[in-house]
Amino acid sequence: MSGDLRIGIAGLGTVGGGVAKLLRDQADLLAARCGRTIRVTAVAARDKAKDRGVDLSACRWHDDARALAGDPDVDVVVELIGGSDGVARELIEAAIAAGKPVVTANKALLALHGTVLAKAAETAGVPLAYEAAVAGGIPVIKALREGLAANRVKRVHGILNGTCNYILTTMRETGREFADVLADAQKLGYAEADPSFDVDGIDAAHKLAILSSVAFGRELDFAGIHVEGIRHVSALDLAFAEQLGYRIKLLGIAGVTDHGIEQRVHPCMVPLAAPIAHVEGVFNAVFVEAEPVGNVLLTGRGAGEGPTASAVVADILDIARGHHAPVLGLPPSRLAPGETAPMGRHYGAYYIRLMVKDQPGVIADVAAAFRDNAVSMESVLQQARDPSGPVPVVITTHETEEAGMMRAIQRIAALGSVVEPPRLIRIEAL
Ligand SMILES: NC(=O)C1=CN([C@@H]2O[C@H](COP(=O)(O)OP(=O)(O)OC[C@H]3O[C@@H](n4cnc5c(N)ncnc54)[C@H](O)[C@@H]3O)[C@@H](O)[C@H]2O)C=CC1
Ligand SMILES: N[C@@H](CC=O)C(=O)O
Ligand code: NA
Repeated sequence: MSGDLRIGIAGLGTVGGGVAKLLRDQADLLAARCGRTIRVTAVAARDKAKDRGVDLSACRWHDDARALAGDPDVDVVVELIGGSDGVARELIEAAIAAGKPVVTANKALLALHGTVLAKAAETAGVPLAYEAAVAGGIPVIKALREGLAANRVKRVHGILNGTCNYILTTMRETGREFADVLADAQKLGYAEADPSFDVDGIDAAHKLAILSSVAFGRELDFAGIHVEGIRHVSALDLAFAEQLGYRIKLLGIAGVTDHGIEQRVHPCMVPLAAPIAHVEGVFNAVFVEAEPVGNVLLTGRGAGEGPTASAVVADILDIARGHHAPVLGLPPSRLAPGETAPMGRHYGAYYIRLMVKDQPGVIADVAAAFRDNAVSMESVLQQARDPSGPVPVVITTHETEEAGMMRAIQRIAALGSVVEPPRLIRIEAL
């Protein structure tokens, strides 16, 4: 490809509008960096009249986004509608079939259909770029696929959802309520169209599925990921975490274990001494442990208009330069099957908070449940907060197998003296 690079953008929301503005604002810089002019020639969006802070009146307007694939004035299709099926998927498939490079930020679509789409793109010899889909503005796909290409990855973990990290940080710092802080994250353009994807851990799992595929050279296995969100993390747990020397973070973790590759997303107690404990607000972080490089930590803004547009435009620039790496880091025929180790075999330490009636024998019953399931307690903390009501009891354990821990928790939950479902948060050594 030479001459001007003509861009068609589908979806002009937070990210699409940001991309159009960034291509306008950095036009000279981008042209200098790739030796070509990059122009938006066509768009598809729902509301023609909406002011997006960028003049798109010279662009061809498509009411049906799928028409961008067949538009003769579009060289590259940029999909920023979202959703794991429907128009976004059909547009990408049509663009690949038409031999047009695709740039997308759509992690939901890639997590569910990434292997099939990567195969279609490779067969057609068409770039399918998705840097914005994982950790927003952090160039983590480029780092893993290119900068760290000579390494064998052992483990990758990180803060992969800006909305959750913003909520956990703000709740801890201000004592504000969950729903109130989530509304802020939505106003700031961080949250997904359906914010339950954020707070229930699904968005982080989408990103982990992609990250883990690129890191370990495997087909994607979103369905195999153990996923928990942050709805049950309370102000009480945030305060106990600090008291015990931890901070609570929603992490995505994928790593090599004796039972295969484990993939999990859940709130974690992270030691205050770990750098990731201090990655706050909308910032994301990705920590890669690999041989021979050792440890690599990447951090930056994981959501919002500017950071996400930065990643989308970097992908466009790669296409303008003719730079093209295998979609998932390996030719699709070389990818290993995407199988995930069972969560029951996870081995780690735990924080458990119980709300109990303050009466004799409670701790003995709880200790018996742990003992009978080979779980060794590390510490027990009981503080009466309200003499008239139930009191919190916090237990931390030594490392143990998840299956035994779950059996113990089930037995503890059934005790008459335990008045709420036990809250369990895994402790990560990091
Ligand atoms: N907001 C963020 O910080 C980030 C978002 N992403 C991803 O980027 C994509 C876009 O996200 P946002 O811009 O935040 O969402 P958004 O909801 O602000 O924008 C999506 C836009 O697509 C439009 N749209 C919906 N159906 C359409 C159709 N059939 N044809 C044309 N336009 C249609 C909507 O009207 C809306 O304006 C999603 O896949 C999201 O997961 C990725 C990284 C960060
Ligand atoms: N909703 C996502 C947006 C970026 O991927 C997040 O909060 O991280
Ligand atoms: Na990224």
